[in-house]
Amino acid sequence: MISGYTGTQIRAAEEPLLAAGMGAVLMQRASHGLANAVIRELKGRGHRIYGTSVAVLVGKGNNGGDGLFAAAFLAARGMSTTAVLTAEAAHPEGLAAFERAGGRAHLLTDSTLRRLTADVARADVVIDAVLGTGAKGGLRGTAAALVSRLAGSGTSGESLVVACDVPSGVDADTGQVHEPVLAADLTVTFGAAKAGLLADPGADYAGRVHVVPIGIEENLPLPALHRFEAGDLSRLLPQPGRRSHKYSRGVLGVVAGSADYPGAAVLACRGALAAGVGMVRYLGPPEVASLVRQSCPEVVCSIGSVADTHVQAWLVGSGMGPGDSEQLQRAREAVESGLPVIADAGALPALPAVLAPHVVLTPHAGELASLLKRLGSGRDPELDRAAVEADTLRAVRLAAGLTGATVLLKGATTLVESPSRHSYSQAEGTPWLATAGSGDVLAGVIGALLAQLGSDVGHFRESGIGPDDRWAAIAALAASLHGLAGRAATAGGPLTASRIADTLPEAWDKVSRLTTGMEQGRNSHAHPLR
Ligand SMILES: NC(=O)C1=CN([C@@H]2O[C@H](COP(=O)(O)OP(=O)(O)OC[C@H]3O[C@@H](n4cnc5c(N)ncnc54)[C@H](OP(=O)(O)O)[C@@H]3O)[C@@H](O)[C@H]2O)[C@@H](O)CC1
Ligand SMILES: Nc1ncnc2c1ncn2[C@@H]1O[C@H](COP(=O)(O)OP(=O)(O)O)[C@@H](O)[C@H]1O
Ligand SMILES: [K+]
Repeated sequence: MISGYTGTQIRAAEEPLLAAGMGAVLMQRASHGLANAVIRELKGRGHRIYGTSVAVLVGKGNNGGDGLFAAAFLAARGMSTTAVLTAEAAHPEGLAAFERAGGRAHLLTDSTLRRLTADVARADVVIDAVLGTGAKGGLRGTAAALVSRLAGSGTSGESLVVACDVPSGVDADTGQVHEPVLAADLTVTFGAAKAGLLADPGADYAGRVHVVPIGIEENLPLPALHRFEAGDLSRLLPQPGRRSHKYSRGVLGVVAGSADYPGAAVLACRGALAAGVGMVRYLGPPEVASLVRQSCPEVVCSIGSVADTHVQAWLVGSGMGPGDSEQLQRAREAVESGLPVIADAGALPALPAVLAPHVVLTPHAGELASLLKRLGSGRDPELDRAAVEADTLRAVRLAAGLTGATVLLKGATTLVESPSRHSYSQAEGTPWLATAGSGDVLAGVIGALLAQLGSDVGHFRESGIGPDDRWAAIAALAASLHGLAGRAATAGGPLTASRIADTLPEAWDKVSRLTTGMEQGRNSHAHPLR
């Protein structure tokens, strides 16, 4: 499991060590870790170290100090180093160490902007050490001009761009982005992953994320965000017992599809079957049921009522519209049943405003914006799709808080939030997953896991996940599996939603073979998050 913390939490964890006079030690650990990560990355790309050029963009605070000490270390390894000071002030000890090591520092001003931008653009490695966890807003003045010009010239495509702690302009707490931001290939972050690197849009700019332990780990509070890794899936995914039968393994009721979108019902059923449910029972219009039967002979189609259908969980809403009154009525009855429910697409606007944690809502950004509008989040009437995309963590938290439901926000990074503020971020997928029907398959996978794991409170408690938070954990497991299946299903080319379901059992099999030994130890070395 990867834990994400806000910048504020990290700073609080540093506090006792700073009070004990260990600030310089922390900075040495951080900057050493940064320099080592640069060297490892260059070696991994087959580049030599000696003679390779590195330009470090330096801010006035400790983030700049980290960059200067790291550059000093790289200069000592024979790299040709240039520091661009974006403020009159710079970390004094860091600057002295950098100059002692033979590095050259230049002050960025209106008159040096053009020349220094060209110098940075030519560097093999660019380290962005302007703003870290102490930033207020984004880059300003000449620093903003330099980064805009670099981004405009496509420099980040040629140089290796490494962000120190966070890409400058990305909010470490929320992942909000203050343009311009230099998109990094690698972010080397200190003490623990910052939540803002694990949520969109910040994650767009972070590249791969490496955590460098600096000795504050013992002081960290409960994380702001969690991310399951393969080892967690292996531990938490259900396994049938020797005496299992189809009913004990979980039955999922599916209320999905319509005359307009019959395929959504098929894809949801296929997702559920691929994710190991004991049985799927389908309720819906006869023409859709007939298609489901033809496509998935495993599914039991019935014309009974929701109340008469014996299941452990419900999936409602995929492929349904506002005119599908009979199906929407079934969706409401499923929610009233008190069983766990995954409510997707067409069901979202049709359910009561106040729900419960065992109801998992699965909007994409547009649907979440509509949901928030419908809930009359009077505090924030401007919240539209773009606003959700610009501040995904806040939006998903707002929705979980207002509805009392578990909310899963789909996207390149999938966020899941329980109403008691237990949060997950999963990003195993590939952009090829952005294809029609992909969300229907995800709904099926969530439904299947709700049916199999929903009643097993102890299973989650063993992993420190409370009863009300297990729904978010189940949704996050499903998002992770869906992403892994998507990744496995594409060899770098297009993907259909059906293929995601077809590949899912393989992805499941692969993670089931892993042990939890993959998890990061408290003092382990830097590790890639994705
Ligand atoms: N604490 C420790 O010992 C350790 C900390 N570590 C490292 O320190 C980083 C945090 O350092 P930090 O607190 O000095 O803040 P930082 O992120 O460098 O920048 C803020 C500085 O810039 C200024 N400023 C603010 N906003 C601005 C803007 N928009 N545009 C321009 N300027 C702006 C602001 O000054 P002000 O404007 O408030 O006068 C302030 O001086 C952290 O990310 C990690 O890398 C590690 O080495 C481990 C040990
Ligand atoms: N750029 C992306 N990268 C990775 N996964 C993505 C991306 N865009 C969408 N996805 C995933 O694909 C699925 C799309 O779901 P959705 O928008 O509901 O599609 P549909 O309604 O067509 O089925 C979600 O699981 C989402 O997280
Ligand atoms: K930075």
